[in-house]
Amino acid sequence: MSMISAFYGSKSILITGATGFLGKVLMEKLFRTSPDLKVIYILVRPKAGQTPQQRVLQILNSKLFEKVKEVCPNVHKKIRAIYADLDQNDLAISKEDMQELLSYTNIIFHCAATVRFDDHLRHAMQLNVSATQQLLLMANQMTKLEAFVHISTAYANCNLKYIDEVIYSCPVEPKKIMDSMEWLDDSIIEDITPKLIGDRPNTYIYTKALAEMVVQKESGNLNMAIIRPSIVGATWQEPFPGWIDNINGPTGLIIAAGKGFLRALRATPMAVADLVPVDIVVNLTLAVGWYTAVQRPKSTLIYHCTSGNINPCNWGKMGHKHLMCIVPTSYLVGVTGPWMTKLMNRLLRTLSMLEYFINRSWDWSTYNTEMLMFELSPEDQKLFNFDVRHLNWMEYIENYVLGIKMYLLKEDMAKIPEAKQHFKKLRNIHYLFNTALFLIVWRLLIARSQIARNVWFFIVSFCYKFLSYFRASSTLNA
Ligand SMILES: CCCCCCCCCCCCCCCC(=O)SCCNC(=O)CCNC(=O)[C@H](O)C(C)(C)COP(=O)(O)OP(=O)(O)OC[C@H]1O[C@@H](n2cnc3c(N)ncnc32)[C@H](O)[C@@H]1OP(=O)(O)O
Ligand SMILES: NC(=O)C1=CN([C@@H]2O[C@H](COP(=O)(O)OP(=O)(O)OC[C@H]3O[C@@H](n4cnc5c(N)ncnc54)[C@H](OP(=O)(O)O)[C@@H]3O)[C@@H](O)[C@H]2O)C=CC1
Repeated sequence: MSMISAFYGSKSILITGATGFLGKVLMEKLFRTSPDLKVIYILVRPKAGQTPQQRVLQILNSKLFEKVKEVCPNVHKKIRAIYADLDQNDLAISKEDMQELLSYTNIIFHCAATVRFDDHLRHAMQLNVSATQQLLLMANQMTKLEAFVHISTAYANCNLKYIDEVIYSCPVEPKKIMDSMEWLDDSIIEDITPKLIGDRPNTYIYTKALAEMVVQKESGNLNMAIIRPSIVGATWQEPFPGWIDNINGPTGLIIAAGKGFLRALRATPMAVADLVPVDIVVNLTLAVGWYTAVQRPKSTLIYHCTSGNINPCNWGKMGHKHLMCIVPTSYLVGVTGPWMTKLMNRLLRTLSMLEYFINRSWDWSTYNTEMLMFELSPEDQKLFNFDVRHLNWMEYIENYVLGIKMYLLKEDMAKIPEAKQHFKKLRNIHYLFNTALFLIVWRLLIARSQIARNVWFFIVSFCYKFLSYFRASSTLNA
């Protein structure tokens, strides 16, 4: 019997961000491997006209949960959607719900966050820092709490080249910034944001780093752990390969490349594309929850969930898989036209936000993650596999792209040959356009410059000589 499955089998678990990409896969795996668990409390806000309960039903009716329904037919009775809004100071949880959470929660997985790179600092502070603080406050009052797992990001300290599994501090204390958010108005906050975030690239990364400081300061006697994933991608294996349902990270660009809107991208081809499949992140998260509760390490352990140092893939390889050109210096979007200007402007804006991450490489230590792997029984090493050494990138990316088509774009897979044909057509138009452009420029140059004319005659006579030599030697051989 798996020790990890048995451990969660009797627990009441609280998940924030359960309606998000990572949260859904986490819930799915928990139910599939520990169908006997008591309850999963999820903090949900109403969205797009749906109540929290309706949102849960929609998630349970999705393809992702098909296997769960087989092993845990009463899954809908085991999810308790609790109305909450992490944008509110008290998280807007009712008194009764709060009482229930404080009395019964055994494990917390805190996944909720704003992952927008350009969020206003006030909002990013509220969601990523203040809500984390509030949750820690709640956790400190929970009588049955065994472990609190906080999801951070491997890029929280991307201002450093080598990143260890420790908490680094930011120059200004999170409390001071939280206090100042209460009285500064939006425009002043905007003015001081670049100074505050310093050498971190955006408010998301900055506030995730501050959240770690809050965890360090306010975790009290809790059994606490932090997980830092790099760029989280589609599932590798579980519950099936290629599952993805949002356009964050590389996914949006893969779509843009696949649809032919994006032909080239300014990236460092050899820079490491530090992707980790979401099922790997989830397996590590569950293993960490178990280890933290059972072994109770003396201090907060940080676990890097990265791939670059173990099984690296680079942006050049990824771009090649998408028939896209990763160029070090030019920044070119191939198919243009006035009717596409708006779309292109948005794409360029997105690219400018992601550029920072595709032109650099980082070195993350993974001592704690490796230590944990050895602590697992052979059965758990298989069932909760977070070893990326055996991941075949080309196969993974192929499934990722197919997954985008199937689960995100909901396209008809029977139309793949047609789509390939369309892609080929766009590529040919692109080549034709470039050739025509080259010929026009060249023609203009020849007309105006003696040097260009000399180069042209040299090339033509060289080609002629080469052809004559080739013809003569093939006649002799015959
Ligand atoms: C081919 C191989 C090479 C790939 C090479 C990729 C490198 C990829 C490195 C990632 C590195 C992460 C490293 C930190 C990893 C974490 O720790 S966290 C998770 C990552 N978080 C994210 O990825 C969030 C990034 N996204 C954002 O911050 C915002 O969407 C943006 C980029 C600032 C755009 O904001 P906005 O202009 O207000 O636009 P928004 O309303 O969000 O969307 C507008 C349009 O842009 C599109 N869009 C939004 N995001 C994207 C996107 N990522 N891509 C494309 N289109 C997008 C939407 O589809 C939308 O279209 P419509 O719905 O209007 O048709
Ligand atoms: N995706 C990635 O590449 C990486 C992600 N991470 C971290 O992993 C965690 C999960 O990310 P991911 O799943 O990708 O993100 P998503 O954007 O998919 O999910 C975010 C979750 O947070 C919830 N949330 C946001 N605002 C509120 C609010 N005001 N009240 C209640 N809930 C709210 C969302 O709920 P709702 O559905 O209502 O919007 C959603 O469930 C985050 O902490 C992120 O920093 C770390 C590294 C990489």
